[in-house]
Amino acid sequence: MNNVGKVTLGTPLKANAYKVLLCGSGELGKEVAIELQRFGVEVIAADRYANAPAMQVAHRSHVIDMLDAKALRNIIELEEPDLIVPEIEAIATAELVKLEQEGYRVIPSARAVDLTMNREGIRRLAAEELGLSASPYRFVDTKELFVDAVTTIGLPVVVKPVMSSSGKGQSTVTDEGQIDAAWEYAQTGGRAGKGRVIVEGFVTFDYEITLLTVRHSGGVSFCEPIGHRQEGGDYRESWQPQPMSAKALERSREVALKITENLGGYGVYGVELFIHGDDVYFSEVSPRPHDTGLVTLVSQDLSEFALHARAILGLPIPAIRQLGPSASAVILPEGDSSEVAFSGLEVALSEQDVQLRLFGKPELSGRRRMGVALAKGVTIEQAKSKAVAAVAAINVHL
Ligand SMILES: Nc1ncnc2c1ncn2[C@@H]1O[C@H](COP(=O)(O)OP(=O)(O)OP(=O)(O)O)[C@@H](O)[C@H]1O
Ligand SMILES: NCC(=O)N[C@@H]1O[C@H](COP(=O)([O-])[O-])[C@@H](O)[C@H]1O
Ligand SMILES: [Mg+2]
Repeated sequence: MNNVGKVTLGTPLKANAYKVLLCGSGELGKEVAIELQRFGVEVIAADRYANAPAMQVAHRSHVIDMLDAKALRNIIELEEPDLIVPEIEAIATAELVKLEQEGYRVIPSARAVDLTMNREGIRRLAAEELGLSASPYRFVDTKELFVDAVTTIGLPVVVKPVMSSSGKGQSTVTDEGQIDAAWEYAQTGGRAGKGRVIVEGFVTFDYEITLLTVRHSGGVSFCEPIGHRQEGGDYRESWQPQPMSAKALERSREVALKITENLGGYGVYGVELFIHGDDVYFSEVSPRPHDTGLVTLVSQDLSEFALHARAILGLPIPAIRQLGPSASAVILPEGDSSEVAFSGLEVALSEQDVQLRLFGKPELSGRRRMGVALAKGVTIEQAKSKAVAAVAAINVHL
């Protein structure tokens, strides 16, 4: 046996198991769980509902209200994981800060999770402390202050609950008639109920990117930029590599380095940036794999999920190989069902270099991302049309 490395992984379900607790068990956590399983890590999945995607591949799971600090602490003290890996914003992050002080390891760090899970923490850090360019913004708690903020910033504005993701509770106000509805939606559509709202000035951009930035034991690595198209604050298609000017790419990497260096720890960060000419505007950052990064399941030798697993375990990442023009397109049905079924898969998969992921979410209520199509092509455009065509070929039965 050689003693060169510091990382030792035991056998799952044995006393020496290396245990990871996922806080949040959606589609992104499912892929992280699979990558951890490949290293023989014991995976415990937690979320607000039973049979969440990552629970279906984990060794065991817990259904808890992750915003309930006591419930969160209970399962952490019960499981005593080597690593706590947040997967969604809506977690009692202040409790994670305490748990870290008591000796638990939070990925990438409790401070990073606490700051990013709430738009206020990360926006103030990025714009006020680090001086990164971003849209003008205001945080408000009452309808009166909200109307005042919209007037001060000036239309159009983007309105979002401070704790939300995938566009939940988000709307763009282009004329005064939409102000009331935007407030109402922000109060009811977020992941943590009523409360504080951010009003952002609308940034005009040529395109937007996610710059996956990996902090690992050997330093910092960047993935090729991922371009994406959003509708209602939720991503519809993403692709890699997004063509960029050398200057815009260099500036994007500078911004990503600055913000992730401040947040620290090991793991994948998804740095969201708006690009206008050679100018780069910071939007937000996820301290974990990003939904638009689902494309890396086909576009890289090590997907963002494999990179996250390696990084958090303290394993090396000597290179990340980009495999050529690739794209993803989401399967985003709307309706109500607790027994969703999918057909048309033969047609979707009859095209070469197309893959599918169906997440296995147990319920559909409203609009929900249930799967994703992935494709490679000769060009980005071709990859995108193949992914979009695959989604179009799928029938969702409610
Ligand atoms: N100030 C802005 N100006 C222009 N477009 C914006 C602005 N804020 C958000 N958007 C658009 O809405 C999208 C979603 O916004 P944002 O990333 O803040 O929401 P989110 O709910 O955190 O989404 P996710 O969790 O999926 O990243 C952005 O990717 C962008 O397309
Ligand atoms: N943009 C953030 C994002 O994509 N998060 C992913 O969506 C899941 C929640 O999905 P749900 O709302 O369908 O339960 C989260 O658990 C995570 O995997
Ligand atoms: Mg975003």
